[in-house]
Order: sequence, then structure tokens, then C-alpha cells
Amino acid sequence: AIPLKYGAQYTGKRSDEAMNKWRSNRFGQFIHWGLYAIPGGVWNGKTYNYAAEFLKSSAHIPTPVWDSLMYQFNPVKFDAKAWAKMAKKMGVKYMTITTKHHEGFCLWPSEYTNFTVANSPYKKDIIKQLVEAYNAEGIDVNFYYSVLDWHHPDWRYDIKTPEDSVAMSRYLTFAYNQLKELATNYPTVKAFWFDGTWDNSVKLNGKWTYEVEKMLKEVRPGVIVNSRLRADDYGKRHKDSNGQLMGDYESGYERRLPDPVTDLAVTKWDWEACMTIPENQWGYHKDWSISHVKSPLELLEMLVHTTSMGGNFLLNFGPSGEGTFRPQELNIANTIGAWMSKYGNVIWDCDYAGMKKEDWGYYTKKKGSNQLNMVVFNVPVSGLLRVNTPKGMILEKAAFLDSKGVSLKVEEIAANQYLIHIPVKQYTSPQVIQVDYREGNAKGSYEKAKT
Ligand SMILES: COc1ccc([C@H]2[C@H](O)[C@H](O)[C@H](C)N2C)cc1
Repeated sequence: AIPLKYGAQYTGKRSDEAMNKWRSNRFGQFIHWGLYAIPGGVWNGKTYNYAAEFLKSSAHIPTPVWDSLMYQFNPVKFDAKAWAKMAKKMGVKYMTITTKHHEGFCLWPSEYTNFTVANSPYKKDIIKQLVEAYNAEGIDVNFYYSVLDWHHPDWRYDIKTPEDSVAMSRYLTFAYNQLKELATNYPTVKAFWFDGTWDNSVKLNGKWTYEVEKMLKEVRPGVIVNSRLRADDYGKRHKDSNGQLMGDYESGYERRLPDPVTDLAVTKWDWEACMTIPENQWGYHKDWSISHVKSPLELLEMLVHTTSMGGNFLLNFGPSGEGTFRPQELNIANTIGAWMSKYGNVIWDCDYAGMKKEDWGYYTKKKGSNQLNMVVFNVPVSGLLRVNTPKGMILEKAAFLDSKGVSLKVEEIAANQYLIHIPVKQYTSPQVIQVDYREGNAKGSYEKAKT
């Protein structure tokens, strides 16, 4: 192994209480909110189709012009309690809020810059209100923080001169202080979601990323940081020069999911996928007709897919400049919430089942139980759900979670090969089948025929 000072600090999955809770949460709400929500992807009457939180660069807006949006930030309809109630109904167990996105505007009254809500017409601390409202609903709150900062004069994309180096180290001290401020002033924060760390200026500062992780865990023991914060001694990101995952979970799946057959390696570590409702809008965009908008059932399948591979699913909402969600977002929250109110137990505290992926859908398994869940999205025209079990696992019975008393026919067709018979009819939402099994070696009927 290559000797590293700023590489992975440990290997394997953390098994402490804080990480177990993070893992059991499984379903989270991402919220992207900032000055970009005011123009919403439209500038001087022109609509820019690229991600709305990047409008400053898409429309080549000078920093002073963009920054003056601060004087318009006044979300009069913002109601943290209402947002938290919507999230609770949706069935999320955690929420990740952009404390500061690439634009550099802070949703909390940071003492290290004037570019915050405190100097906007709104004035009040948005982070404090969200933390209190979501925690009151039993939802953990995590902080997204962008290291990349378009506003701060000392930010550098690369270090080409001694001046760059001096400026960037001033910037990194600023960012370090802001992060310590967040971890200190909002003591219930459970995790930090770092972004904006792909530039050379950060990759050359692996030591700083190591020190941030160390500081956050000293200030807030148990706190969790994503792999995206970290660069090692040689600027390697996410995984260090020895291929070891840095931070506490892998945060590389952005608007895409690992393949349930070819990417099974992800089941060896903790990971999270983050997802937008439109094709590619994290911040509020005025016009959602410019791309596909994912339906509740599309997103629900992604949540189940993620849980089936032992990952967390972070679904993004982009509130408007006034602090409201759009009808599509409310519909998604209600529809997924309705399903979660009935079947959330096949998501929360569930993990990869170690079963072979089948066409009809996904398996999940409740931690520490012998309870295997089958979430069926694609009912075969045959009505026969194939189940291949690992050696030593014998299926005993199966029933729809909705009608536990009615056992489904489980046909053993060969060693560790079964067919579960279900009615062929129009299903309008994913069906959940619970399977009980026991340890033992298969003695299928096929064997009797031989002897
Ligand atoms: C250049 O490609 C990028 C850069 C940053 C992003 C940001 C988005 O604004 C959002 O915050 C997402 C989580 N992040 C990766 C997305 C694409």
C-alpha cells in the first residue's frame, strides 16, 4: 500500500449508533434553496435550459449583479413547519439542506461573511427554522456545503501563482470557520454533504479536507461526512490512492443508480444516490416543460432499487423564491408518502438481501431478521415470479403484505429454485410480498423422482 497521511481514516462500514441510524434512514429529502430560486432559470426574458442553480454561469452574469439578488431574497410564503410536515408525510427520515451553494449565499447568519440571509429583506435564520421544524417531526437534518464559492474573492479554481496559494489558503480558513460554525451552532446536525470539490485548488489541499473531517468529528462526535469532501495526499478523490473509500459513505451517484447486476460492489460500503425530479434541475426553475419530469412511480422504483442495493436515496426539491413547492412536488410527496405509510417497513432499516436480481423487481431485507421482502414492479404475463435462493436457504411461505393470511403458492422446481404464483391483473402500484424462509439444504420434489 502507498503510505498516506490524508487518505481513508478507516476501512469497512462504520457500525456505531450514529451511522446505523444514518443507514436505517434510507430515504431523504434534498432541498436546494438560494438566490438562484428568484430568477428560476430566466434572465432578461430569456429561459436557460441548463440547471437553474447554474444560471449565473449559463447567462454570464457578473458577480456583483448576481449578488445583488440578496436584496430581493424575501420568501414571504416560507413555512418551515409546513415543509417538515410534507416531508414527514412523504416518509423521509432525513433532510439535507443547502446551507451554501456555489453562489456563496448563506442561509444562516454566518459571522464570517455579509453574504447571508441576515443582510436580506428576510433577515431570519432559515437553517435554524428548518433544523427545529424537521427535528420536531423526528427527521434528521444534514447540511450540504459547497466548497466552491463564486462570491468569495479568495476562492481559486487552480493554484498557478504564489498569490493564488495565499488567497486560496485564506479561503480555506474561511470555509473551515464556517463549517465549525455550522457544526457548533446547530448541534443536532447529523451529516455534512460536501460539494464543489472537483477543482484542482481543492485537490491540491487533501490535508485541508482531512482536517475538516477531523474537526467536524471533534466538534460533533458521530457526525458523518460524504466521500465527496475528500482528497488524499495525491489529490485522489472519493477513494484514496490505495482504493480505500474516504469519508463515511460514497456519494458518487448523482442522477443515476448503480446497476443491480454489474455494480453489486456498492453493497460492500455505505453509499447514497441523489436524484432530481426534472432531468437536471436542483434549484427552482420557472419552466419545467423543458425536460421530462419524473413521475411518483418512477421515483418510487428508484427508492426501492437503491434500498435493494444497501444505499440511501436522497430526492431533491427546489422551492421557489417565495418559499413554495410546485404541484408536481406536492403530488410526489403525497403519492410516495401514501405508499410509504403502508410499505415503509420494506425500506426503513432494510438492506441488500444477497439475492440474485430478478426481472419482476427488487428484494429488500429487514436488518437482523429472516424476513425477505419482494417489491414487484413488473408482473410477468405468466404470473410466475422466479426466486433463486443461495445455498442453504429454503423458502417456506409467501404472502402479499396486504393479505398476510392468504398464502401464495410457492412451487419448488429445483434446488434453490422456486416459482411464486400471483394473479395476473392490472396492478397500479408496486406489490409487496413477504417471504419466510429457513436455513437448510434443498430436498426438492425433483430429488424424490430420482430415488
Ligand atoms: C458541472 O457539473 C455539475 C456541478 C455541480 C453540480 C451540483 C448541482 O448544482 C447540485 O448541487 C448537485 C448535487 N451538485 C453535484 C451538478 C453538476
